[in-house]
Amino acid sequence: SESFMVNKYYMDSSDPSYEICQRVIRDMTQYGVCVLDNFLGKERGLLVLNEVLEMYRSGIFTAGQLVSNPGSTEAQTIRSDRITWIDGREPHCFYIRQLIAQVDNIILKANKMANNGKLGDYTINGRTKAMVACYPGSGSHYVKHVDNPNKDGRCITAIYYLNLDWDVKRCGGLLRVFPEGTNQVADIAPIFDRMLFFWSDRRNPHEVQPAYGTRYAITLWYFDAQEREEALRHYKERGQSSSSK
Ligand SMILES: Cn1c(O)c(C(=O)NCC(=O)O)c(=O)c2ccccc21
Ligand SMILES: [Mn+2]
Repeated sequence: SESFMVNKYYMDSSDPSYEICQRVIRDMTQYGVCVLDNFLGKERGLLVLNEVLEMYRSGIFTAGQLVSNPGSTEAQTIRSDRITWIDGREPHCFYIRQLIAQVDNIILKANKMANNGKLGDYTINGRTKAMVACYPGSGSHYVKHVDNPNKDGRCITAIYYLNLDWDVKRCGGLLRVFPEGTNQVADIAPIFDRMLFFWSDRRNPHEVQPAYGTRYAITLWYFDAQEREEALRHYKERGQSSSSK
């Protein structure tokens, strides 16, 4: 019956496997980056992809800024990334909500399992909404940057890629990470059903190379309790001082 199926579904996704969490802890501790392939499995991955495609068709994504090629002769302008933020409770987001819950469970369980209950010495107690991003394939890219350069509280970036049959040679769109302290780069193809975690701070500058296919991803940023608390206090003080000006 319907209820049994729903329960089974929840049962699958409620408790992430010990091995997966060990893998996240080991890779994040050793490399600061962790890639998990076949994260949801093809069937559930496609259900998430279809929800994202529906959202995109419905036009709720922001129109990407027009980026004209700086200094180039041709007047070619390319649309950059388009994003929308969701908390997963919106209509037609059931499977995106399940994905978010599964990532939450892994992060929180890994946080508990890590030595003295801290993954990378963080205590993770919350996250941003989910950012759904689409790069229209006209060469749109994202310049090299650090997600959290100034201690805004975000400690882990979690990106789920949705791009079926993505061939980097043909479509580009590589995520290139430049881990601090080495001149080794990590090139990560945004392939379907791939889950990626990396430290959000200056340890992981990264760029999205020009994409020549439509490139979808869902990103969550997880907060460290202490850093977030300090950031909010800091902004509140600044807020008061600036408003009193
Ligand atoms: C669209 N998009 C991004 O794609 C990345 C990013 O680093 N993406 C990495 C990736 O998609 O592989 C971002 O970090 C980002 C930050 C603020 C607003 C939009 C943003
Ligand atoms: Mn980024």
